[in-house]
Amino acid sequence: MSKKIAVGGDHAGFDYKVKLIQKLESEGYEVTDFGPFTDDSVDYPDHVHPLCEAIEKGEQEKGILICGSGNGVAITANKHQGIRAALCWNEELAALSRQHNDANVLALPARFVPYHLAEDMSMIFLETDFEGGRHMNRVEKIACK
Ligand SMILES: O=C(CO)[C@H](O)[C@H](O)[C@H](O)COP(=O)(O)O
Repeated sequence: MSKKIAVGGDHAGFDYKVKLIQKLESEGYEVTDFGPFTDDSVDYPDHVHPLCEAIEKGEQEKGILICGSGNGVAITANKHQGIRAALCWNEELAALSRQHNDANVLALPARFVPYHLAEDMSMIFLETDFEGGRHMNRVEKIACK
């Protein structure tokens, strides 16, 4: 499993992103930060689209996107055919997003979960495998023709 990970979001997720990058690098991950790089107000699509394009081009395998509610980054990411972005707010949802949905992007709501939970969800997301089987048939039908 790749130890590369893309991280991004907006100003509302900035503080969590800084802490999470430190955690991921301490765990041996090669992190690519798609910004923002300050907590000045930004428009999340400006950071979400490049991260998703990198995944679609095969430059990255998975991404973690952090904004205030998680909805903005998830809605934006899921506009990309090659992206399966899951908005998660507890550990079980983070695991299921990988096990059942083969999610390649985790969307985190920084204004609605404590940082330790965001970190725990991120590690679960990165360390949980897709179960395949019956789920593969469903995942293959997600992309609109
Ligand atoms: O997309 C969002 C709302 O669903 C994100 O939570 C943004 O972080 C949020 O909209 C930012 O709000 P702000 O008032 O501009 O800080």
